[in-house]
Amino acid sequence: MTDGLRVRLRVDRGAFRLDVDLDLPLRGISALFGHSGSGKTTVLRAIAGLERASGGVVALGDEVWQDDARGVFVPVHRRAIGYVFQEASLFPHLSVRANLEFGRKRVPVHERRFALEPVTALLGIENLLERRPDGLSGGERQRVAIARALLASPRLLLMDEPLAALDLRRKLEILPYLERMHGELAIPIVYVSHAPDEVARLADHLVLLDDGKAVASGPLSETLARVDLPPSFADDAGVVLDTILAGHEEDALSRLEFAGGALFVGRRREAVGTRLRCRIHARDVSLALDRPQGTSIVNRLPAVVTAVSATDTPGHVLVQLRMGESPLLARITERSRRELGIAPGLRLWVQIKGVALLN
Ligand SMILES: Nc1ncnc2c1ncn2[C@@H]1O[C@H](COP(=O)(O)OP(=O)(O)OP(=O)(O)O)[C@@H](O)[C@H]1O
Repeated sequence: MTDGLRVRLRVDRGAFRLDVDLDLPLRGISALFGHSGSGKTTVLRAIAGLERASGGVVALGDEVWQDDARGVFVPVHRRAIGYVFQEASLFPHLSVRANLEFGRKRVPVHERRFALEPVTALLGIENLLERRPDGLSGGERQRVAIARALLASPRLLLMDEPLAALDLRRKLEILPYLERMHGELAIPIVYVSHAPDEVARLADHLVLLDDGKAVASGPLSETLARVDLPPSFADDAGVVLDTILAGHEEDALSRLEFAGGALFVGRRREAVGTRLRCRIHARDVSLALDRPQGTSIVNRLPAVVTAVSATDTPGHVLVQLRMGESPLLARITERSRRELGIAPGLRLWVQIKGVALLN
């Protein structure tokens, strides 16, 4: 067995075949990312037991929900799962409080994992309890739906594009609550999305699905830094770095430290010590053999080349590097690669033109 969430599934729908074998961590958010029709929802539904895969295995640690070789299939209502869909499906005739109590009351008292007050505080819905769902905004409704799923005391939370039906403003409003859940709840979350920014911001573990196959599965930062992914994933290549806000400089810059160096960004409002996640696009990284002098680019760091691969764009290559323990990708021309003699093992300097803060 496994210490994680084991998901071995085969679904054959004629034109579409899903065949995945995943071992996901029991902590944090695992994102299933892929294009429309790649099979994300099918995986989620099979984990929940809503879809019957053949020869399947679904186990959360030592709790086995499906093992076809042993004739085990636990029905959906017996799996301790919370499911959040794109559209919140709340009971319109009940108040928010009654909607929340509905799921909670069905769980025996000794099996309840969360109490009403901390969950409503976590999702910022304390003031909505007496309201009816039809009077709420889309973002508020979705926060209530997440709270309701949590109050049913799941051991696993499945979220299928929970932000996809919201406009950008509502999305930005709800993301901090998802981040808080991630920080404060000891419950694994499998999160389906086809929005790269959402994944970069929230995920700890990333599964890339392509036409029913998992083409990559691993820690977010390592997986994004791979140079052997299908071209459709390499278009917008870039890495995510977890940093700590280490200080504010006199010239309106803030210093972010990460495992491998420090970066400077425009002054941040957060307190020193805050964790900030940032994304660095491969197209924003250039390479130099010597320490760059006479350049306006502030972020210059030493790095070592670990791999080079072709991209879908003729004349361009993707260079994988390491700055200390942290990975980085650079997209450069084949001509520059040749002129600079860039190959695995070469020590050089990177110049980072743009750092996008995700918080
Ligand atoms: N009930 C069904 N019967 C037959 N085919 C289905 C059924 N549900 C989904 N499919 C097909 O299975 C494939 C995978 O669908 P799935 O919904 O899992 O993809 P997805 O990655 O979640 O896509 P999206 O991002 O558009 O929701 C698609 O080709 C879809 O048309």
